[in-house]
Order: sequence, then structure tokens, then C-alpha cells
Amino acid sequence: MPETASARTPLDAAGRAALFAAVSQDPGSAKPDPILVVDDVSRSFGGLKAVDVTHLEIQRGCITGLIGPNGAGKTTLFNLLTGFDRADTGSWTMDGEQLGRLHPHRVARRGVVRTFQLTKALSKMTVLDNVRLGARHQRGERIAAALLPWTWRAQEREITERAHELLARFDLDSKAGDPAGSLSGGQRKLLEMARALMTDPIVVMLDEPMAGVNPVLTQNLLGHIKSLRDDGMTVVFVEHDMDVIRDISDWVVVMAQGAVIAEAAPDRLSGNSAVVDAYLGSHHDQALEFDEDGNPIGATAELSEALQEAEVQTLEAGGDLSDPAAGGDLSDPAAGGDLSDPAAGGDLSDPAEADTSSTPASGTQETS
Ligand SMILES: Nc1ncnc2c1ncn2[C@@H]1O[C@H](COP(=O)(O)OP(=O)(O)OP(=O)(O)O)[C@@H](O)[C@H]1O
Repeated sequence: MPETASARTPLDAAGRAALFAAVSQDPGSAKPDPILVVDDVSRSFGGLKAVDVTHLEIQRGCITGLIGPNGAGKTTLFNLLTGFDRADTGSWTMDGEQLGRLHPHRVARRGVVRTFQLTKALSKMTVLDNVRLGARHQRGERIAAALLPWTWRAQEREITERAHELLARFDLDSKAGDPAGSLSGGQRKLLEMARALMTDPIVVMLDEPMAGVNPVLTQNLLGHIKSLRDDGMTVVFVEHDMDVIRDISDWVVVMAQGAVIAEAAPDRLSGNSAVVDAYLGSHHDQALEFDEDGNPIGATAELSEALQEAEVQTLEAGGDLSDPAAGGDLSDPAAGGDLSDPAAGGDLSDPAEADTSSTPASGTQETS
């Protein structure tokens, strides 16, 4: 049996920062105490190599954010590591033990669980039963146990008690008897987390836990994710919102086109040229998108955020944004800045050289 997460002492913020102080930003960088280690994992769909990760180490007891443009391979990597899909090549270990090619419930028994981008709550089943389902295959598979009613009855009782505890933890206890389909999007995310915790996991992988969640519940969810780390668990999560990434990640891994292309502490991300290149590269032929108030949305928001960060870092580093002739206004899409040619506006991959100052509108909103 794996060591349970609750048996481990969590690190405080200073301890976590110290852990990463000497870690390099190179893709695949070594961590002081990796819990998950991935080697040469690849997965293709037809001619498309969705995942092609040479080496990746996930630090124990911390929150690692996994970011990357749409289609970068983040969900596919989650699927591979948790047994929901089969890798073409490669291996990965948890605490030195091979996890590759195990079925999801066996991966869960080794202590690695995941949640899904689209929540899988069975809508007609009660909230309580959905959480109880998380305990499937936990211990009840053994034939001897199944033949002894008092054994499984005791186990059923334990499972129900644990499910109630978790529902209380995630503020869902009052909904225990309701059909899961009646929950809001955010409450379903909480339900997913409660279900994932039924096996007392060591590593929790959350696929876009904030997607579709209203801002009030987002804060609540963030608190819950931090509490997993406080309980000694290792968390890996996929997220698009950079504010969320900065708020809760101890370390960030960046994927693009299937590969890990960079790693960094969250406050160093925007200064990483590979990261800015990946976002620019992936969006160069997409139309920019704004809501009716002119605020960037979707991929455009990610791009805008990366560029604004580059701008801030340039200023902090004593750079000069004052020469309008040198570049378009990349921080204010409403001004009609042309993102098509980074070279024309200074090198955005290098904040020290970037010039993101204002110019008159050029009129285009295409990045191609
Ligand atoms: N079952 C599948 N069949 C065919 N192609 C797939 C399949 N699953 C994923 N892909 C493709 O693999 C690539 C990586 O997809 P994946 O969903 O892992 O990316 P992602 O980084 O999670 O993207 P997003 O942020 O949009 O969720 C994409 O081009 C996707 O279309």
C-alpha cells in the first residue's frame, strides 16, 4: 500500500521556495525530491504527436501548474500518467515505482488520482453516491472480503463516513441527498475533488479545476487546492488563467506542441523567452477575440497577459517603453495593435529588449 498523503508533513511557503531556489528553468530540470518522474513519453493521434515529453520531474508536496496553448498536450499527458490512455513510448514512476501501463484504478491505488476537465458527475445519482464511487476498487475487490458480508458491510460504512467527511470539507454536506445534476458548475468541481480524495491520494492531478466556475467560487476552489498541499499532497493542475497560476503554483511547467518547453517559478514566467514565444507562436494565425467591453478573452487574454507581464518586467529592469516609433501597442488590443510581427515591435521574447509602447492604431486585429 502506498504511504497516505495525510501521513506526511507539509512544507510551509518558505520551505517550498527554498526547494525551488536552485532549480533550473530548463525543460526537464531536476527537482530536489521528485515524486513523479516521466521519461520519453509520447502519444500520437494519426500524424499528430500530441505528447512528446523527454523528461519531467514533479516536486513532492508542492503545487505544479501545467500551462500551454490550446492543443499543447496537457490533457493527453494527464490521461497517460493516470492510465486513461496508453502511451506509444516511455515510462514514468511514482516514488521510483513504475506506473506506466496500469489501469486507472491501479494507478489510483498507488496514490495518483485525477479530475476531469468536463466534470463526470453522474447527474441522476446523489451527490453522496457520486463521492462514494471514488472508493471503487479501493479494497473491495478481494474475493475473500466480498464473500464475507460483515467485512463488506463494515467497509461500506467506512466509505459512507469518509464520503460525508469529504462533503463537509468541500461545503457540500447539505447537498448529500440531492441529485448531482442539480449542482452548479463550481459545486461539481468540488464534488470531483471530493471524489478524487476518497482514496486518500498522494498525487492529485486537476484538469482545469476553475473552468466555468464563477469568481466567488473560484476563490473558494483555490483555497481548497491549497488545502490539499497543506495536507501534504502533491498537486499538478492544468490552468489557463495566469492569475490563478501565479496565486497558487510553487512551480510552473510549460508545454507546447506536445513537449515541455520551459519551467519556471510563477513570478519568472513572463521573463522566459520560450514561454512568450510559445504563446505568440501558437496564436500568430488566430484572430484576436474581445468581449463587448473591449477586454481580451480566451487565447487573446492569455497573449495579452504575457505581453503585459513582459512590459512590467521591462520597466522593472529599467527598460525604456517611451519610444513610440519602435513598436505597436501590444498591451492594449483596443488600440488595434498589430501582433503579427514581434520583430517589428522589439523582441517580445526578451523583456529586456521589448518595446511595448503606444502607437497610433494600425487598424488590424489579425495576428497572421
Ligand atoms: N482522442 C484524440 N484523437 C485525436 N486527436 C486527439 C485526441 N485527444 C487529443 N487529440 C489532439 O491532441 C492534441 C493535444 O490535445 P490536448 O487535449 O491534450 O491538449 P491540451 O493542451 O489539453 O489543450 P486544451 O488546453 O485546449 O485543453 C490536440 O491537437 C488534440 O486535438
